[in-house]
Amino acid sequence: MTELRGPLVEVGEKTSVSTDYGERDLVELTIRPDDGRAAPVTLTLWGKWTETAEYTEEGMELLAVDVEEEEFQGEIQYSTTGDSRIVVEPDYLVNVTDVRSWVQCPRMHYLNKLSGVPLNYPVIKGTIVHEVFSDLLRGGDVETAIDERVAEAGLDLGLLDRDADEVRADVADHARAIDGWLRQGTLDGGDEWRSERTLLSERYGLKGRADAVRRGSPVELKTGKNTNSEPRFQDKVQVACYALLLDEMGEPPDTGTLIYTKNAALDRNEADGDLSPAKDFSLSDGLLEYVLRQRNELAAMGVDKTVPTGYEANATCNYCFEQDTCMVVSGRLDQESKAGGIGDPLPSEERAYFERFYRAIEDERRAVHREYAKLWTQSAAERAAADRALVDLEPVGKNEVDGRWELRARCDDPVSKIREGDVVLASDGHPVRGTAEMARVIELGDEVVVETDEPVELRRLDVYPSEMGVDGMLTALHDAVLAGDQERKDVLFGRREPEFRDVDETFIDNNPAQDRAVRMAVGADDCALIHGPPGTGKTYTIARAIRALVDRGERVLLSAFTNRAVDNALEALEEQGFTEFVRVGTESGVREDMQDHRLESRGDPEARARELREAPVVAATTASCGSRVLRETEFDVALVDEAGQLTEPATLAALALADRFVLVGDHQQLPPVVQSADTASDGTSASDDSAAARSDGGHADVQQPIEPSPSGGSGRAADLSRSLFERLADEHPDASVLLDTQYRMAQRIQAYSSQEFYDGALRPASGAVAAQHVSDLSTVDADALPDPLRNRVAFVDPDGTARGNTNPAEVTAITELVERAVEAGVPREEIGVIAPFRAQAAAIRREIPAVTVDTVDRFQGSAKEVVIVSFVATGDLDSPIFEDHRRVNVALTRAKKALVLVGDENALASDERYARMVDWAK
Ligand SMILES: Nc1ncnc2c1ncn2[C@@H]1O[C@H](COP(=O)(O)OP(=O)(O)OP(=O)(O)O)[C@@H](O)[C@H]1O
Repeated sequence: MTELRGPLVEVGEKTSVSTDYGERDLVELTIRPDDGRAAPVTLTLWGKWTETAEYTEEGMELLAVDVEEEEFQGEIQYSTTGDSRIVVEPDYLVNVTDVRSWVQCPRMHYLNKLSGVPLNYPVIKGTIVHEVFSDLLRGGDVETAIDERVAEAGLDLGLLDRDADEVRADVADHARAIDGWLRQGTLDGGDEWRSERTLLSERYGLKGRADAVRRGSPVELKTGKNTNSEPRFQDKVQVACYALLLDEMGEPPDTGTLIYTKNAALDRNEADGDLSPAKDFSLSDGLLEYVLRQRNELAAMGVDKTVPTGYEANATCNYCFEQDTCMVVSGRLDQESKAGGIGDPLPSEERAYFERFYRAIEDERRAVHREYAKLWTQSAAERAAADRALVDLEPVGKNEVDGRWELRARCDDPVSKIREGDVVLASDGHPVRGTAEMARVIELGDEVVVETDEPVELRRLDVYPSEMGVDGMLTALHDAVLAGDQERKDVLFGRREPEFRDVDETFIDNNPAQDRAVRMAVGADDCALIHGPPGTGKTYTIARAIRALVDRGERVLLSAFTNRAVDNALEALEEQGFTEFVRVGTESGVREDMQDHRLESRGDPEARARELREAPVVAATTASCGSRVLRETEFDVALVDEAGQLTEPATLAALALADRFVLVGDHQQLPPVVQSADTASDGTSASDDSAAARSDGGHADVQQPIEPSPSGGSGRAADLSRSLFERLADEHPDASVLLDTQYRMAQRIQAYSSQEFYDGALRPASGAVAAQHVSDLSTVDADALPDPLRNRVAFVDPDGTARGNTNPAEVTAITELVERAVEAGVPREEIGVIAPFRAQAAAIRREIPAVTVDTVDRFQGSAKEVVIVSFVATGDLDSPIFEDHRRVNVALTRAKKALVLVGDENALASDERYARMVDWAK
């Protein structure tokens, strides 16, 4: 038996032939094995596997496991047998829950993707019961587990107007039954239970989290009732997927179990049927192959396919939670659906918009999936080199704390994208082939500490990609376009010019542009755009605008791409004496000084919900705006900072929650991070530093960084690369105000940026700002300063040669310059070095400890007294920093008093824009 893997070259038609076993279907495929390197061969699919031909096409990747090889007329041919399995696009990891919903109702699968998980009681109760189940499996006490888990859900329950006592009683019915069975051994298995297991399959392209595994067999908990002796079909499908996942780990189970907890609460005298809660069923090959084929269809399904209507499956709409959403989507998109439709069809421009972004977002999803595949296609060393893993950890201890495990390991080189608070994969050496657990990073340093549900030998940590970002964009698209109010969308769709009421009040008396910005924010009937170049007081203006809005009785949502920007704006509010805000975010995402304002989800439901509903200002990242909690809240105005870095759908997540909006940003600085558009092919570029880097450590609720795809910039990706801020600023210049006075840079430093990016409009706030010089720093001995620092801007050409992503001569020149600057009295913490590649940044960092050395993405939003930029490139300008001029704008505007450019003059002079830069700097 053989395994074949490679791209499909041709997909034949289904035919039937008479065989010894009767009439049988077959399809011939042509595939290039050995990942496309070998000559094409024919693979004949027999029986049910012929379905594969219905959804596959040329170019798709196919894996055929255990196929038979035979020689036919001098040619080697392959065919499926009873043991074979076919996997379409194996690198695309399909979620187990998606296979389940696809089988249950294809339309529900589509809706779930589109509209996110809404806040409703059955879902929340189900989550609580599952958590209690896990606690019990880990040996917890039932009453404590119920109290704890209900308390944790306080905010959700409060928003649903539920009373904690009632919920406890409700959950207790389920939980006590589970506890009873566990004690009596009804669910026998003794100590061989494992709760919540994250499973990834490289072979079958599946991922999921099993509720429990008992003696190697998957167990799934359902909070509903089922009085038939057999489990429900879709539930079996889900369990069968987990079985495939376990199969790959060398533990092929033959039975699956479903536990219907509600059965325990039914009265024997009144209910008919089989009231036993736990139902075992046999995992036949036929079932496993069926679920694999469903999985294949999902993996192959392009987004251009028509939207499922619900008639395809024998779905029953009556009890479906998704019925309302289903009808709204049908009505708005003018689709057929079994449940019927609500609302008028969207105007054509909105529909075109919806479809364009839907596809662009699905392309992003594909890019995330390519990142999952790297967990096994890249070696440990490659993952480490791309900063996506910490490898060669030395386990030093583990403790059980409250039913969870704290694992510790020694780590020689804790440098990677992984940050404290992140959820990562912890493994005993390989994240897929070894034993792996989801882990939260508690501490990163020479010793790494993580927390997991189950213990694992801690030898490696991997960045775990997340689809949360794409899911969030789809939800926002749904909320804003399909569910959103018509009038609110007029400006978004160019049907009306934004309108403003007159506001006769002076808010900021020393800066007319800022004052005008606040007046526009306050007077906007629809939207206002505040364009703030570097150091022009965006944050200050935002705080002032929020206060002015609150004074007028408006409820404000403050949002931004990164946690850092959200917390900075709150800090500015505090400085201006305003503290009536609530911060929504994870504990690790929110900065220390804002923790007191953080909305706890734990606690009394009514109190928690009131805090959120009544706060005049609520602050959260745009990623959190798509959470089910914030989607339950409403605002008069959404004010969004860093709007130039947000994709249009990501911006919509905040706008969908409010009547009006104010966007603040600068489209001449870093654009949105779009994975599917990125053309750079090496994982060490600056551009792939992206989302996590910019979110400043608090990106537990922001999508994880992923590597650029090789697909090249597509038109769809281009839609995402342009922020809504930029689009509206172009379409409605009258709704936009430019903050033109900067408080950061010496005049000499701002000159180039002002000319190149802001039509020369930028001016220093005062003579003191304009004339500042390094020698103004009290610790500096002016006579001891190295030459380049005597001027405010200097250019140094160390005559180096780029070697890959580093330039050793630039490393040496910069090291020397920094050392001499420090000797002359410049504090190390006031020096910043910016490099286009992580490799160059790492090389410099090794030479000059205690100085911030980073890529442009990590520097956006911060400033230093002295900044040195290393350009690396020699010969040509093939480097990510030059792919987008805006990256250079960010690099050149971080310095306050002195800016030194270190690069190859000839290479830079090959591009007009950089030739002007060199002329200016010299
Ligand atoms: N109208 C003003 N009067 C006095 N100081 C101001 C004014 N506006 C801004 N500043 C000061 O200028 C500095 C920069 O302002 P702020 O931090 O708001 O800039 P920013 O535009 O948010 O910066 P970035 O480019 O980093 O986003 C701060 O120290 C702030 O207090």
